[in-house]
Amino acid sequence: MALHPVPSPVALLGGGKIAEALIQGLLRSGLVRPSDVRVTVRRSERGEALRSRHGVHVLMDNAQAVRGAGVVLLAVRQAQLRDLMAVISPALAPGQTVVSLSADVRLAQLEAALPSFVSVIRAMPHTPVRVGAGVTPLTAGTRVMEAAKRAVESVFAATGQPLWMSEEALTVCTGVSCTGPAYVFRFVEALAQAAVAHGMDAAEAAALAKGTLIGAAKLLAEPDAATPRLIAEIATPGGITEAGLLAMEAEGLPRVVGEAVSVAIQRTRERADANAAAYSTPK
Ligand SMILES: NC(=O)C1=CN([C@@H]2O[C@H](COP(=O)(O)OP(=O)(O)OC[C@H]3O[C@@H](n4cnc5c(N)ncnc54)[C@H](O)[C@@H]3O)[C@@H](O)[C@H]2O)C=CC1
Ligand SMILES: O=C(O)[C@@H]1CCC=N1
Repeated sequence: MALHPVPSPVALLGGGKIAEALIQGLLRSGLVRPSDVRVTVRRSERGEALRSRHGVHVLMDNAQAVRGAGVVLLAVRQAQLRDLMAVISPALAPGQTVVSLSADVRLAQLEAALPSFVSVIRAMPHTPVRVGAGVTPLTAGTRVMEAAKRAVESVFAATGQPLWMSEEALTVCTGVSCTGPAYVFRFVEALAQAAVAHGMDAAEAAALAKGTLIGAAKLLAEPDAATPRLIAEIATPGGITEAGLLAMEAEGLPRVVGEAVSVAIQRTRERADANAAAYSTPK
């Protein structure tokens, strides 16, 4: 995808883990300078850490941070989101774009909580945005202007690949791509644990498992990579890889992965329902 200029400044409200990953990805892209980024924090030590690591503008006033922002990203947890939207609403101007990164507050609640003159979009990034390798699902609210879509696309193109989809599909992504890096890291740990169980030194096992994932990911990143071919290159018919793969199937790897994905999606839906009910009662 062609990279478009990212509207400046980018305001990230809530300087936590995903906000920092996005800051790193944006700066790494070269399309955004530290002076183009505003990030808000609750604790001054956290602000100092973000300022010294990335050189970005740190603020403690969310309303001030959104004034004149090219795009506003809401990066607080669900418990703080409603209050945050109430604080910034009077400071937002017509034509501004607000993107919620929350996994568990739906567009209907976001649009009801924000002024009708702003474009509201949901994004569901994951931590690979930090290295410009994120795949970020996006879903647009009911009153989103074309310019707002392009602006948000530019943010997530600078940190990887944006993908537009329905809100229901984005909910599925919470259990797949958003959580997925954690599942893959857990698999790497399990591979290392298995090596240790066979007598390997723990540090050696960790390096071996990590190197295996990185090497495999690089093969997967090659043009035209397809998993059946990549597997067939390793698994000689009747050989040792095939024996390992058969054991994985027999032990229910697809069932285990499927269960993790289903439970995560279910948790997202339950929390979104609870938030919808809470937002329907006045504060
Ligand atoms: N961590 C991840 O991989 C992903 C997280 N998300 C979503 O992003 C949001 C944030 O998640 P994390 O970064 O993981 O959580 P986090 O807890 O690391 O970050 C939230 C930050 O917001 C700050 N904060 C809270 N209220 C504030 C306020 N009024 N003003 C300024 N700062 C405030 C907190 O001090 C904290 O540093 C959540 O809604 C989560 O669902 C979405 C995709 C991936
Ligand atoms: O685990 C969580 O609840 C958050 C939302 C998606 C990723 N991290």
